[in-house]
Amino acid sequence: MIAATDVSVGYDDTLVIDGVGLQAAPGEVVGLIGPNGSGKTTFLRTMYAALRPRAGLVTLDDRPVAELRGPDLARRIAVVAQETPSDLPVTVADMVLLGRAPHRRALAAFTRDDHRAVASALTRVGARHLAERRYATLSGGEKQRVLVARTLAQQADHILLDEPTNHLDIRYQHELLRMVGRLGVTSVVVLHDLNLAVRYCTRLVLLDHGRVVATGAPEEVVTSPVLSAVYGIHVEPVTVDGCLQLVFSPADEALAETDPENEPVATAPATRCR
Ligand SMILES: Nc1ncnc2c1ncn2[C@@H]1O[C@H](COP(=O)(O)OP(=O)(O)OP(=O)(O)O)[C@@H](O)[C@H]1O
Repeated sequence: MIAATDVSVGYDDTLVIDGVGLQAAPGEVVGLIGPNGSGKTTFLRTMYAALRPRAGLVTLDDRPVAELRGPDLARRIAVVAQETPSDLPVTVADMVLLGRAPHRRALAAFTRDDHRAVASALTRVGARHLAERRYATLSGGEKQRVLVARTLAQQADHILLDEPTNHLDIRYQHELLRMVGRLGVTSVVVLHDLNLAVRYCTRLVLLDHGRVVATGAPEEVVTSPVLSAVYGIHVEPVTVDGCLQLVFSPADEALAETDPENEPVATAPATRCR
């Protein structure tokens, strides 16, 4: 279980996260959602001890994450961060092999088991055929799948993912989140796509301006009044084949108020909907 309690985080003299709490029980997939700049990445980075909170505490099975160092932390928490550019001349297989580092003794060579774990992880994300390619030459979506494979090879029991579906085509967006749910590990995942969040997360935490504005089961969080207030967009929840889906439509009045130059173009239809 990973838990954050009353966490506040800031940059310089600006507080960006203000008293936020989140708990992910074993096997849960908790979705962290919220508008641009609401603090999702900052909060996630604090959960894996990349940032130090100004107040509050993050614990892993009741032990402060700040006390865990290097391999000890990496054996417990794997991270898929937002894409960081890498021009290193490494192959995809080498990139995924890095995920095995916490499992090996200092200076020891990688074992056959390590290479098997790499092959298995690449297969699970549909990227086995890329193993010998140079990582730097992959497309954005291919890179994203490789970074997820590295996380799987790491075999940590907690996974924190920051917009992992970025760059992925629609099939892999669904496959990745379904896979995360089936891993049986404890996950916290930052998502912008609320339909994916509703479908694949067991619970959601909605941030706005660094504070939690709603938390609970997806259907309790993504209500029309809450999403209208936070995102300034109209939303209609519908049920399709037993799954909650959100249908969005722009709140034109809100746009006009905030951007007086946002006039509709007379010659082009603004929407294909009637
Ligand atoms: N290193 C930094 N130094 C100063 N301010 C920062 C830094 N990183 C983020 N911020 C600011 O903190 C706030 C929250 O940013 P953060 O990236 O956590 O939001 P987010 O919800 O993940 O946004 P997005 O959905 O756009 O990715 C923003 O106002 C951002 O400009």
